[in-house]
Amino acid sequence: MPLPPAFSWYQSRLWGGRVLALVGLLALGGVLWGLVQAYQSREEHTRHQIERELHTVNYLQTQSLLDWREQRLIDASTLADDSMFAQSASQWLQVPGATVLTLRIQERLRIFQERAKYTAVYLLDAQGRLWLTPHGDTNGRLPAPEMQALQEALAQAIVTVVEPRRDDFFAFPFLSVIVPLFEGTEPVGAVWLVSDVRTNLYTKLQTWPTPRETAESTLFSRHGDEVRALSPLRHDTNGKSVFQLSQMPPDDPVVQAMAGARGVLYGHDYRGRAVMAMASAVPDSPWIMVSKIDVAEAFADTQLREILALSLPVSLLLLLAGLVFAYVQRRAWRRERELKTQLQRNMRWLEGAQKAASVGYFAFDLDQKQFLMSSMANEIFGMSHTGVLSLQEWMSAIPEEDCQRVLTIHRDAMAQRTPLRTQYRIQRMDNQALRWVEVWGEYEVEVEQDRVARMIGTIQDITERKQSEQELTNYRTALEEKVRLDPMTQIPNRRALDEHVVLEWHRAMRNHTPLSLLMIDVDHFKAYNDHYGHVAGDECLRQVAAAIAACASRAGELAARYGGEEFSVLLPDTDVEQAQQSAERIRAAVEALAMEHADSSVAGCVTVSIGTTSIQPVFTPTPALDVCTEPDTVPQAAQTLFEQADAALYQAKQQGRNRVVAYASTVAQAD
Ligand SMILES: Nc1nc2c(ncn2[C@@H]2O[C@H](COP(=O)(O)OP(=O)(O)OP(=O)(O)O)[C@@H](O)[C@H]2O)c(=O)[nH]1
Repeated sequence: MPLPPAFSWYQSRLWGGRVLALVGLLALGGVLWGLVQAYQSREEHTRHQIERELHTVNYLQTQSLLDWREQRLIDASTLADDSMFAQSASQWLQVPGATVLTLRIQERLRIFQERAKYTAVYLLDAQGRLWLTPHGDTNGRLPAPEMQALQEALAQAIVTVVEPRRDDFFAFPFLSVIVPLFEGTEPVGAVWLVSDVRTNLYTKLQTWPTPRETAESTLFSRHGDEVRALSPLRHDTNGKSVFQLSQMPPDDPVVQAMAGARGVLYGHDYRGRAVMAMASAVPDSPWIMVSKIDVAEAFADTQLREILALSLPVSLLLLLAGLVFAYVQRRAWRRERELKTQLQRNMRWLEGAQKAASVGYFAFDLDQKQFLMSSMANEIFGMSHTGVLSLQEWMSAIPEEDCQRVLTIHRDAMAQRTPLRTQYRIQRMDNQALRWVEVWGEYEVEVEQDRVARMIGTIQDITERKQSEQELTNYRTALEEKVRLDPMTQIPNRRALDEHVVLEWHRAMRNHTPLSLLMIDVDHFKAYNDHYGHVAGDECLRQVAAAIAACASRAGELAARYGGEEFSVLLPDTDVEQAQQSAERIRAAVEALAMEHADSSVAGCVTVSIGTTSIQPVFTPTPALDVCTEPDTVPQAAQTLFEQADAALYQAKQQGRNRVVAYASTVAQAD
């Protein structure tokens, strides 16, 4: 079956929307993939950059340290090569206390100390005993490591360095340079040059070429299981400088460096922070230079840059998504507005049509027991409040005498789930006026729970229609009465008589009762007309008719004008005797009118002759005899009544008029 055009259009739009959404998702995925790739590439690039920075810093720090050391050795070599000073020192050491020589040596030591910026300078003999400083005499002996260096220096005739260390000798960490003094080839003593490494060396290490919060370069050396930090740790507030290797985390870059690792190392430092570090050995020393920086700080800038870099495409994407969303929203909003306008217009039309037809609609909620009413339904009920009508309010609007009937109709329709079609009266709430309404309703069934949930329907004010119908009924009744009334005498006519005969014939047949008929004729009426004129003749007939009708006042009795000056009276449940009596009463009543009839051969007044008959109708299987399909057609059997009464009337005329004659057989069997 071909799809309706609207459905095809909807389907194509649906597919179009799906394809668009798929393309959008793919594009978004591509952009995200590109961003991730770019981010990873940038991160890798930054990593290499920081590694290069660490490498450079470590190299510069090491170089600076070497330069400083080299300078110390050069200075020391200058002193070692000063033979004059060596000679003076030799002489003085042989005879300590010679004042002139003392001053000269002290002056030389002082100049040397100031120029080379040593913390302390001592002249000592070949046995390691301290004798002189630039400022005066001294005593004491070289500490053990320096003593060993002195022996090496004197043995090998070279300047010897003792690496930075701590000792009770000084209150600060120091580096010692032992300068051997020779007179010729004879060792005479040495000069002990002491540098406070805090002011000379550490400052070089603490200087980081780029501004970094967490960066630090530290010199470490290993002694068995011990690792000593030769320079202070930047972030260690406890001043701790000696660590047990076995107690340090294995991924600490210092531990890795002590195990022989060199280059870029990753791990966690003594603070437990993730760091990236560069480890390298300081040439001609047991020192390991470790320069490190926190990973978080190292990549913070990168991340910031990346965020800034990402923010542009993300902002663009968000902007784009926002625009698309705004566009879709705008379309939806416009569509909604269109639909609203359409709906409002349709509602206006509906309201208008309902108003024109006086039709409102409602929904009755069985759970809430209330009606939701349209404005026209409100209007019909004359409600002051709008929208909701409770069950109680609805019931009180129905006249008490109608209420039970209306409720039963509703209940039956709901029980049988059949459409509701009913009419009932309501009393308007505003002016108490009685109005007729017609209600058409359908019961809505909730299939899952198999119960009636609500009734939806229309309500129409049909008061005017009802009034028209009533008027029509009244008119029809009046018309029908008129059709059965003789206009002149104002008593029933022949048609009414025939219908009545049919009814009473069947009733008598059912009840097994006799049925009698009187045929009445005014005597010498032609003569009356001729004598008094037709107008007087009419008036005479009217008075005779009234007199006859007055005598046939029992229930079921009917006096009718049979035609011309002839009248009939039908007497149900009346036997022949009773019929005779009734006929006599009528005859006497007419005579009692005492209307002058000058040309009558019977009496001086108007008289009537009456023929009576009485029949007991019985059922006969011959349909033609007593079955009447046409209500106004006298059954053939009933015709006998008229024939017999007519025959009796004829007899009455023959016998001299102004008399009652019964049909020869008093009880005739209809055959
Ligand atoms: N004024 C008047 N006369 C009528 C009316 N209908 C019938 N007639 C007259 O009634 C008369 C009936 O006359 P007949 O049938 O000859 O009978 P009769 O003169 O009454 O004689 P008997 O019946 O033998 O006594 C006629 O002259 C009719 O014109 C009517 O409505 N008004």
